[in-house]
Amino acid sequence: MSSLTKLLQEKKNEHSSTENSNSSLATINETKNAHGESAASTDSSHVKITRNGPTILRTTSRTLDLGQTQPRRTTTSVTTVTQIDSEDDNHHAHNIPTVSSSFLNSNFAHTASLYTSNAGSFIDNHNNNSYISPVSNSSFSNSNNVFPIRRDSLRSSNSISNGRNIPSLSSSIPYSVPNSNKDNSNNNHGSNNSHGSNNSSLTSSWLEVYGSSLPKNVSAIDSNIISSPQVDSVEPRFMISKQKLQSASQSNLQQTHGNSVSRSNSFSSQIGNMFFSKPSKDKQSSSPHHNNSHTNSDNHPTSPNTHVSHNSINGNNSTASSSNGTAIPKPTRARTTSIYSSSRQPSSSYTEATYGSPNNQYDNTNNNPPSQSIPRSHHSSISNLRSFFKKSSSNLNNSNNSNNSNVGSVPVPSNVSHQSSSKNSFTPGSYGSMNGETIYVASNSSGSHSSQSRENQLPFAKRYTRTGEDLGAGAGGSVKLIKRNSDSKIFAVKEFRAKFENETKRDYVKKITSEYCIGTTLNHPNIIQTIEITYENNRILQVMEYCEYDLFAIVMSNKMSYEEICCCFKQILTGIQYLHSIGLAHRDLKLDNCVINKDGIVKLIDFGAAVVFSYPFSKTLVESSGIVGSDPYLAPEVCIFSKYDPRPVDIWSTAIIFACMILKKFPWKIPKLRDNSFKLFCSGRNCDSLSALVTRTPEPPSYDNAKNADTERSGSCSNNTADRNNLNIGPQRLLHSLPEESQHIIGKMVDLAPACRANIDEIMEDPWIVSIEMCTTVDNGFKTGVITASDHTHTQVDQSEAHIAGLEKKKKEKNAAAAAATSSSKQNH
Ligand SMILES: Nc1ncnc2c1ncn2[C@@H]1O[C@H](COP(=O)(O)OP(=O)(O)OP(=O)(O)O)[C@@H](O)[C@H]1O
Repeated sequence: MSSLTKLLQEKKNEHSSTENSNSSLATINETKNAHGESAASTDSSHVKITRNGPTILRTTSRTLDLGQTQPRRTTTSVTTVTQIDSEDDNHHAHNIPTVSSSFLNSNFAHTASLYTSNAGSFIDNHNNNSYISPVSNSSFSNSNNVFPIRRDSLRSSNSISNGRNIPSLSSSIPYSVPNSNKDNSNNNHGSNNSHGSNNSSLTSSWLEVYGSSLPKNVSAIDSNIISSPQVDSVEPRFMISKQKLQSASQSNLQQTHGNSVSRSNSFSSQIGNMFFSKPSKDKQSSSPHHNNSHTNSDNHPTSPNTHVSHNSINGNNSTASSSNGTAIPKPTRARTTSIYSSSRQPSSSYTEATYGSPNNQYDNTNNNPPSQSIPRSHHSSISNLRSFFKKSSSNLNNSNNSNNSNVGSVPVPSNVSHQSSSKNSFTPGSYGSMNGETIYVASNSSGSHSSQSRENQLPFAKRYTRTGEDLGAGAGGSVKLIKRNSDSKIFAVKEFRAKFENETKRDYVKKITSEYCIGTTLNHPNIIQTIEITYENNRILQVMEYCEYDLFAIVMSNKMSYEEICCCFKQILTGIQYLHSIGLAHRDLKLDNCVINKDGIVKLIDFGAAVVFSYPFSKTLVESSGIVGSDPYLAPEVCIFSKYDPRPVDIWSTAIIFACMILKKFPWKIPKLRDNSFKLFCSGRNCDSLSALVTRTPEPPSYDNAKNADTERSGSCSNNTADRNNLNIGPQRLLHSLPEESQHIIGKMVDLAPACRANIDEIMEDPWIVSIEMCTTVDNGFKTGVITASDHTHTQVDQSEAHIAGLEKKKKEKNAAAAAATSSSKQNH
């Protein structure tokens, strides 16, 4: 054994001794024959694909019965795993109501059911001892009960909720994750920086409840954590001094003629401005400089309302136009308005900023150089954003190359404007330089540059016409179709929901800003392109490129060929590869959040839950917090740990998307042991604790042990050691119903342990993934065209059923017709 292997082995032994002790402490639930049979017999008798609407802490499902699975019987002795649930979960489980799915559906306005579900079965972790509680005619979750939102948790620091301090995943397993693109968490098991560090964080209340039965590195599942990522302290390197930031801005501004620098400034400030108005103070301190800081002119595209023109698919040049709509209310401060900074707010570093009057703020005629839009604070959101953009820029080329897209395209946020002006050498259709990188300035399809800028000065309502068609709605708002008057091009516009009464402005702005920031930063064929954002009549409107179909609707049509499914899957992976390469994780990947255009190009939408997990030049993983996402797609660690690496979470969700596309059903409704399907999936792995399974680390490579090497080759990870012949328990339970060639990598994507889960680069190198023919776009710098795969065409469904809203409307009509028929038959009687 080499010394390295020895070291790793020692580390592993050290860890496994911890695990063993944990296991002995954990509640063990061995379910033998009869019990296993019982469990299996109630399991998955209701296979449905559930459209989960809004994202954060929402469990209500839109239920779509697309398939049926026969109840399976487990005849062998199985070892099931136990999960220590939170009080709320237990409470919920004890009180599982026999609710009809219509009840569930009606409990969430934006998650209306498309099809009703039938029975469900539940595992109730009563006193941590699982038992089967079959509930007929009930759907799984009650949105009102399962994840009640605890506002107090929002304010709790470091995810201390209900007196319990729930550790981060990385502190519970011996790995820390550097942020390099090539970093594979599988390789990080040797690093044990924080192993066991959480032990002391367990609060007495938790210990009182569970006493000595609590494993050292296992914490309660608290379904209610919805706090934004927060950290106790901010590392000094994240605090950028005002002077540094200022000089960096100025030098950037000199380089870029103001194209990029104030942008990061502007969107955090601008959106924050919408809400954090302090008129009197602002008026007092307004200055010409400040007044101009958000000047939206051709010369100084400093506001987020100025955008670069991008070539659209199929060679149609779409021009992202600049919009001023209505003047955004005067800014006061944009503190913590960005998700980029939500976890690292040095409170002392915030400098109260003031801006000019609303009248001047978006003065289109003012040509003062944007250098005067001096960052108004050394607020870390700005510095983080700046860092993020740098990283984005440096990675974009890579990403584009690897994805064979956007050749020569703009390595800057997608809608940063590079409009020609006396001070700006960029002209449409030409190459320029920005931050030392070559950029292509797309030509303007909507006419001459001056006519575009003239149009940009028009209010939103004059530039666009609503067609009235609803595309969908969710927790974040509703999405509608609009037509751009200048060229009759169709776009989707998301009207962000209004602030909830019990929501703080800060939280509200943070949510909106995150979506906008990310939307405007990303530039990839498999990511939706944000054209502009505007504020009009107290509404925030985000204009996006329009995609003709929801992937959900296409899957629902049941018409997809296998090759088409694989193509969509690979496109989603390609989008994720791009996101992860620039330090972003989506965190709410699901069928509903993939749209597809008529050319078969899949685009990820809805970045309301996205997070930054790494910053440039930092090897530190910024863990995410909270149960964010949609139940069936949630990775198990999200339900167990308060903090986790969001990348493996995306990977898990994508595997579930694939399974849904193939099976037309969810493998389980939630990755908790009270879901019998999930419980069986976790079972049979020589381990009786879900937390132990989730905190497993990869086996170190062993050159003396041929068996291990074989196992590795066959794709089995430490968590997948279940009896391969038993198709009812363990990973095989899911994998055996998937195409054989996909089983290896999907198995690695649904590894219960995030440390063992395949990362995106590994997935993209998988022979099966490599072999998939994928439709993609190619950009020659002037036009973007589509390269279609030869082995499939993409399903196109009737527009009335192409979007979630259409499906829901149809469902309602169907229900109404059924109700009318019932009432008329009653009358006849
Ligand atoms: N660019 C687009 N083109 C076509 N349809 C879209 C587009 N963007 C959104 N939609 C439709 O609108 C729906 C809602 O959009 P989105 O997911 O952004 O809203 P949300 O309120 O954030 O939803 P969620 O509840 O999932 O968080 C999508 O499921 C999709 O059907």
